[in-house]
Amino acid sequence: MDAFKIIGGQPLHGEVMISGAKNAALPILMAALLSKTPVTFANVPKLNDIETSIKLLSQFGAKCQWLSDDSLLIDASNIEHCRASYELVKTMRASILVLGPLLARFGHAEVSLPGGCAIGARPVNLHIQGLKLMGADIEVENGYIIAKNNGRLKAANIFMDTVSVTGTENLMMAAALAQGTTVIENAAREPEIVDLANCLNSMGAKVMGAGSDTLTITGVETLCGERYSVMPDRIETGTFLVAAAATQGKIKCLNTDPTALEAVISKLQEAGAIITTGEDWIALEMPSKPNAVNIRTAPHPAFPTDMQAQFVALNVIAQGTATVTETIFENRFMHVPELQRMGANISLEGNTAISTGVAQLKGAQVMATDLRASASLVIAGLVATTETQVDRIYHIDRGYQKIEDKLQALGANIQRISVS
Ligand SMILES: CC(=O)N[C@H]1[C@@H](OP(=O)(O)OP(=O)(O)OC[C@H]2O[C@@H](n3ccc(=O)[nH]c3=O)[C@H](O)[C@@H]2O)O[C@H](CO)[C@@H](O)[C@@H]1O
Ligand SMILES: C=C(OP(=O)(O)O)C(=O)O
Repeated sequence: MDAFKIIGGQPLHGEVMISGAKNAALPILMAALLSKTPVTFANVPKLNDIETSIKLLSQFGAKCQWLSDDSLLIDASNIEHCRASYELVKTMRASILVLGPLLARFGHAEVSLPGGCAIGARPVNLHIQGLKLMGADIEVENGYIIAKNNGRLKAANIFMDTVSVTGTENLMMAAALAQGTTVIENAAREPEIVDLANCLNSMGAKVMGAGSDTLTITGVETLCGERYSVMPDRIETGTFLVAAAATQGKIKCLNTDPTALEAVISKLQEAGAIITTGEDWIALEMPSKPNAVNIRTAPHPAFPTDMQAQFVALNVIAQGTATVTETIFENRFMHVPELQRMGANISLEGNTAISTGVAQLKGAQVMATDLRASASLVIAGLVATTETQVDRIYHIDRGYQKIEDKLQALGANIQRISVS
């Protein structure tokens, strides 16, 4: 198993190229299942979750081929099976995103229930309810969602009780091929939703309202794709910005989109960072020790839960006391006990972490428990003056492309090591 060995204390300096967004690429690759013609996707990040998606699509009979480092061709013109097995779904919850496209195009899908994960129970009831409203017959048998439909799905008016990102995406993809006009209310407004809608529209879909809480989707009979470029990863960008702020460095993130990071940029400015932006770049300089900032996660455009752990790492070395409240997932503070092991003064009260910054973190052997918790431990390791070992970094490999190479290029002392 791989681990990171980090010797902190070096301010990050330089430029870093941001990869395509994991959370946009995953639904977009699954959208290839809706297309009768091959589609080429550009700016696809090289991540374990993308490799899992390729395995999943290949199991169905789709042909997937890397054309260059970041461009991937998917030909789903001939699909032989519509079953997403537990073996793959258990390694990547976003596998649930094949449900809508398979059902809409082939009238049949069998997808393993993803089950809970480290950060919460994460049910998929809204995905299932929405598809049922579109006329699908859905049962859960032996841990699998078995969905069937005779002919095309039918348009429906769907109100989502809870704002769900992949729920909205699944229903949007299903509605793209349904008969009539579907309206999804209380839809997620994340930039990745807008990216998926743009991708679907480039394939001939009629999706309106993406980025607002009401989506109007007029179904078409067929979709045919050509080429689509995935948006930059706002969470990877935010992670590098926080790492630079925590180490009091100066970096410039290239190939990114500042408009997708407004809540994060605003909190970094509150922490004392000097931030400048251009059309596709964000530069950050942290001239002095950061100030601790209060955070409350909520659906976009509010502060993203996927940046919560990184800001907790920033707060534990910042000046002052602050609270971080997690409102999306019920168990997303697994980094807290690990940060305590590094000397952080932090405690948990329900869904709020309260910290008072310490002068210095001490390196320790810590365990990554989920993707963003891993990122927060790496940030803590970059600040600690003695050696930190972050174990179980397979979590970070799901969502960050070559993070150690990018950090090394910014001057960090971080090595991937193999541990038994
Ligand atoms: C691949 C991907 O894009 N993952 C992102 C996506 O996850 P994901 O789409 O799984 O998260 P959701 O937006 O669905 O979850 C939001 C909340 O809704 C609840 N819920 C969701 C669906 C449902 O059917 N029933 C239900 O109760 C969840 O348990 C959670 O409490 O959005 C999350 C919230 O921004 C991010 O942290 C993840 O990085
Ligand atoms: C929680 C995340 O991803 P996933 O939904 O794929 O688990 C994440 O990207 O932080």
